Amino acid sequence: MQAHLPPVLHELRLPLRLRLWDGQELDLGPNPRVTLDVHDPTLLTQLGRPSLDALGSAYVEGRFDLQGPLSEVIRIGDALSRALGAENETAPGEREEHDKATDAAAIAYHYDLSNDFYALWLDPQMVYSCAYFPTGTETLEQAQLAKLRHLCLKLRLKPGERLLDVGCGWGGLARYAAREFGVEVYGITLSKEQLSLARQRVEAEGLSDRVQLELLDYRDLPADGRFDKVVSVGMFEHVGHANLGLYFRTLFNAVKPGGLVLNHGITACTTDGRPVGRGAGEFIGRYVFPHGELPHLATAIARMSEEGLEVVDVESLRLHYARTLRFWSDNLEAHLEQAATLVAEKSLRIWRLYLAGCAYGFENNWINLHQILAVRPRADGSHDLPWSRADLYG
Ligand SMILES: C[S@@+](CC[C@H](N)C(=O)[O-])C[C@H]1O[C@@H](n2cnc3c(N)ncnc32)[C@H](O)[C@@H]1O
Repeated sequence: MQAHLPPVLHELRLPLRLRLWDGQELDLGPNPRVTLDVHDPTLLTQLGRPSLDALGSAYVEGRFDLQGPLSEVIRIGDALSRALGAENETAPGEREEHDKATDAAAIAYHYDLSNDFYALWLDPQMVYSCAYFPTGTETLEQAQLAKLRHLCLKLRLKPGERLLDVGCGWGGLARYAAREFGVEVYGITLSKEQLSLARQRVEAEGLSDRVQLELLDYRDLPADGRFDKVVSVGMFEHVGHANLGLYFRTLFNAVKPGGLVLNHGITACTTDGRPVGRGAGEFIGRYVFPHGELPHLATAIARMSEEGLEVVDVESLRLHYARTLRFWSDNLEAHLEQAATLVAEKSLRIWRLYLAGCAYGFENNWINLHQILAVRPRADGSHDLPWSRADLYG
């Protein structure tokens, strides 16, 4: 059987064992930590030139099974694809048209999967975005609460203000801001499952008079400047390059003159949209976030500025997202049996790879996460931000 394996595989000395369909075992290096149970003989040839997309797809389609720590699996997969010539493409990635129907279907595919499944591995508030670790020692739950507080402080929320939360998920931020900062929140999502659970939680916490959540596309938001503050967390990844101007114009039109807009989202590390991660991005687009697109920070800031938003503060939280994803991935790995009762086997395979793979991607600087704070200046150029950031850390 060794004859079928590309010889270079042995030179890499990877801690990987292949267990073949006929029971043979083949170690590619000393002390294997990961075993691939290979069901499909053609996989061996494919291992000779593996992109992370091809390897991930083969796993999702059940051509092999995995045993071993998933972080190690991803590291070995990357080492294989790096050594065996799966190059990052140099051409800019495909830019897509985004219409409401396509986006609604893409959102339903990901977020309507199963509330119980997400609850297995997210924090108790079910915040589905990068957490904030002020000292690096926090638990996931503490770090998500710290993130919610960080956002509210950056928005300088005051009791009685009206906050728009674009892409509110399961309502964690909306409930926190209403409870802890006394604001009125209007949140929108495109996911029916999220909305249903988010509304139940608002009701259960007695916040129905201050938190209103709706199923609404951001393109249908009112443009009358009725909100004091606008926040969007982990949502603009779904907007697409073609609609970034429209998106930021919508946020500009929703906030009152002098008001603040805070956009928290994943950003690309290349300015020209070139794929990174030797196929990892293609895998994410195919199985995890169809029609997702990541703009570079410079692109996001350019589009915001063109739409009249003045960028006043930017913070990178790349390693915070790596840590968040490690928590999510470890949580899911610790609950695999239960997860298998909640979602189809194929979905479980996808989400396992996605969480562990994205943790690796953030750690390795393939992607970043930025909080971008902007103001809609009044006609005379003024706004109400304090003179320094001292209030954030007091
Ligand atoms: C990654 S989740 C983040 C949820 C929440 N902000 C959080 O931090 O937990 C992305 C959210 O954006 C919403 N979303 C995506 N596209 C949208 C659109 N076109 N209009 C409104 N909401 C959208 C999804 O429904 C989902 O609630």
